[in-house]
Amino acid sequence: MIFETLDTFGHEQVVFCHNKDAGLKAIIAIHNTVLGPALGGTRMWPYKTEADALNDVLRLSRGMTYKNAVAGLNIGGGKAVIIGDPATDKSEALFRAFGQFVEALGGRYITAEDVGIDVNDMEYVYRETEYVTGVHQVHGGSGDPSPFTAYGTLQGLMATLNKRFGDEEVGKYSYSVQGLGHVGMEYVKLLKERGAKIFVTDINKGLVDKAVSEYGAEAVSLDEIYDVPADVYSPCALGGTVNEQTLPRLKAKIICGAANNQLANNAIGDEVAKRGILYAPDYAVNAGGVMNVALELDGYNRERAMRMMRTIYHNLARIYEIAERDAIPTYRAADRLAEERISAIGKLKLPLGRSQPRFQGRIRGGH
Ligand SMILES: NC(=O)C1=CN([C@@H]2O[C@H](COP(=O)(O)OP(=O)(O)OC[C@H]3O[C@@H](n4cnc5c(N)ncnc54)[C@H](O)[C@@H]3O)[C@@H](O)[C@H]2O)C=CC1
Ligand SMILES: O=C(O)CCC(=O)C(=O)O
Repeated sequence: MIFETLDTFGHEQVVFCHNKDAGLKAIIAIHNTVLGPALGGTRMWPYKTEADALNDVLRLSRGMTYKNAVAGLNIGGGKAVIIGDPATDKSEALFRAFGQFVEALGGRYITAEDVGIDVNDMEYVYRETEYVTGVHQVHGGSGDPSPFTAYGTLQGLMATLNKRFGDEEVGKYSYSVQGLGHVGMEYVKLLKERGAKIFVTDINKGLVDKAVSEYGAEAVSLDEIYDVPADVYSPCALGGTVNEQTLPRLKAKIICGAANNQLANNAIGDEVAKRGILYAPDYAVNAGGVMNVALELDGYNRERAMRMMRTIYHNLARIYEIAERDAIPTYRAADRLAEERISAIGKLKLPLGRSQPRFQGRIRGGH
């Protein structure tokens, strides 16, 4: 049954990690390493079932392969999930035990932050393995990738506004932002700086209050976010929120946000296109974070990171061109772009070492 699923998704390797004393139950999924070592963040979430955790890590890691390919990076796709509640279950032992499993993979998988994880957690992982990015600046790392993800999302948004409305004046339009975590709050800030009208929601009331008081956003309930009269729906929480129930309620002309796996399934992606809603493929839009952490492999440089963020605009424009040229929904166009690159580069004999992580500029032993 599991191998059948791996066959469908196309994974190379899935590792179940367990340490009773540390309370660790984690799954690392390496989807594809044709372009280079698999890079993708670790999510900590209180999954209801182990099957939910497995399904999430398989979908997320596959998404990383496509994200990294479209982003033009020399890296493959992977992801990890830790089963647990980030509010109550974190400990040094948990993250160090996890770090030991990452280390055991010898660089085939390189981790970073995702939902529920912050740069302090990565500090513990870094004590056990070199194969972690998004580590603190004091170690020569790039720190929290989220502000870069938010800035990259803004670049993707501008390309999408241009395609749909013929201009990219962010402040002219209204937005419904779902999720005000590390990325969502920063994205709201960027929208506000450009004068936009913003509706927000989050399960964490403190974050909603902050968005209202600091950025003048209008708070709506968790369910109302699908009904508000916003031009752009921006999912910045968990995946699957564009589905059969929510799509008929959306008034937006654009879906563009930072969340991974926004479409519940491909059929929904087809339906989005039929309704004339322009979907900005999630993994093309939210690549800012991985671009930023990937630079740690060669030696982190902020200027270079900011230049890379701006390529997201052009990646989106290219995807819209392919969608129009081939008369396909945008999510399929993005997949096509990724698959063509993986296939073309996979046929080259890359000199060994080009795609190997070198972690230049990082400082060990300074814990
Ligand atoms: N952090 C990063 O650099 C990147 C994040 N992403 C994706 O962006 C999304 C957000 O990531 P982060 O901000 O890092 O996570 P986070 O954990 O900091 O924030 C997620 C927020 O969503 C809220 N939330 C959860 N379920 C919700 C619901 N049903 N309705 C409203 N709010 C809800 C949570 O309360 C939390 O405030 C995730 O899908 C993540 O995979 C993608 C690329 C990079
Ligand atoms: O931005 C990160 O934390 C690393 C990449 C990643 O996990 C993602 O893009 O979802």
